[in-house]
Amino acid sequence: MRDALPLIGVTSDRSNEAPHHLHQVGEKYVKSIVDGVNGLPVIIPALPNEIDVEKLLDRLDGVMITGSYSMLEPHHYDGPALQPGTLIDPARDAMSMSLIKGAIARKMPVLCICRGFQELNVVYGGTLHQAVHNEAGMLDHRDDKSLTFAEQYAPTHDLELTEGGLLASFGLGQTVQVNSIHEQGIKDLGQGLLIEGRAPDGLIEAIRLDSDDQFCLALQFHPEYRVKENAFYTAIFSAFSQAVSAYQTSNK
Ligand SMILES: N[C@@H](CCC(=O)NCCCC(=O)O)C(=O)O
Repeated sequence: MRDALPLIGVTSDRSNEAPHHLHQVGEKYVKSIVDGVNGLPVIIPALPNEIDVEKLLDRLDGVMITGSYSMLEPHHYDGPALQPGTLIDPARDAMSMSLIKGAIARKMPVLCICRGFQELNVVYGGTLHQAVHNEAGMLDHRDDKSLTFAEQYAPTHDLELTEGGLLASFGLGQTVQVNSIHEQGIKDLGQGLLIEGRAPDGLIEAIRLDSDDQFCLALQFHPEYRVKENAFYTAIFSAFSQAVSAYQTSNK
């Protein structure tokens, strides 16, 4: 049906609330699909061994790879062991990276946010700093848990956009302001990825796949937060929405 709303897969995390395992995603992600894409969000359980990703992608028009407080396991990028007790989510790791590979292979639009940004980089052979704030000359990009939710997700630092890039093409200036809720960050950029923006300390915070016919944009910050109240975030989701509509039309 050509006028059907697009179905957008949204990743979830597998958490242990003994004796249960829950598959959950933050409301702002699924709400941003409604508000920013005019689509229908479909929450994807982190069941990499049970779900046939290809059969799932056959039913979708786009994918959002969400953020999460858990850390990508370092064996995916030959990184050093994490601090004992660090929150990990192996099922989420496997599901996200499988979705990214599968979606890209069929040129399905992909929007990656925060942890999803880091996962995309690792899928393309990149590596991560595990604690950016411990690196010489780098800012502390973590959120201040003593602040309110709104304060934590308010814009906190500049993002210098790459001249001639997709984000710069939105016409909102060469420098915009974004929020920051992350401990890890890109160390080495993956192959075939282009830099779309950097934080004031030079940390890469926006990337996209170097392709003329594949929308794959990844952001270390959180444009899904109150997407309609921030012109830059709105423009990001509008670009995603346009790509999803084009994909939906060409695949029906
Ligand atoms: N755990 C990684 C990724 C950070 C991240 O995704 N933060 C957002 C968590 C809460 C939310 O979904 O808004 C890191 O710390 O770098």
